[in-house]
Amino acid sequence: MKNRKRIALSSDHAAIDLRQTIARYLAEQGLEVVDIGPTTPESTHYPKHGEAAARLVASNDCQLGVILCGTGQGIMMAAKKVKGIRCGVCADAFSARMIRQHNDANMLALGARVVGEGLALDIVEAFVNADFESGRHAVRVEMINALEG
Ligand SMILES: O=C(CO)[C@H](O)[C@H](O)COP(=O)(O)O
Repeated sequence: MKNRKRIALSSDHAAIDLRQTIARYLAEQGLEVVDIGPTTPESTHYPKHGEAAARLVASNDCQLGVILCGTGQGIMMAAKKVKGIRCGVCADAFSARMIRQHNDANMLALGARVVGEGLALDIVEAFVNADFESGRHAVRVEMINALEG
């Protein structure tokens, strides 16, 4: 695993265990992890956790982010409201690699009620190890960015 990225992590209550497993896994790979919680199991609201991680990525304090909720969908929707965030929900490693290589995604969303631990770690590994290919994809990503106004 390439060791040059700082990774922001957050979740809601539905994904605390999986998020902590991912945090340990990334740290074991030598990556710097900024895990902003939550750490307690009380019911909470995924938009604020998605936004908090997205702000770390948008400010380049972290280069990538991994965010989780029950499905990954709600926290992804919240994160994408932050300018500069390109985030996809993935339930397979191929898509996770491609959103880096073709879409220059800077955040990955996972559903803890959708994927098991082994698959989730495969997805995260694919995401953090892939790089944007630029070339023909760069103009398309610029078109996405231009939609932000
Ligand atoms: O997946 C999610 C958002 O997309 C949330 O994790 C889910 O809606 C939380 O549900 P509950 O409050 O019933 O635990």
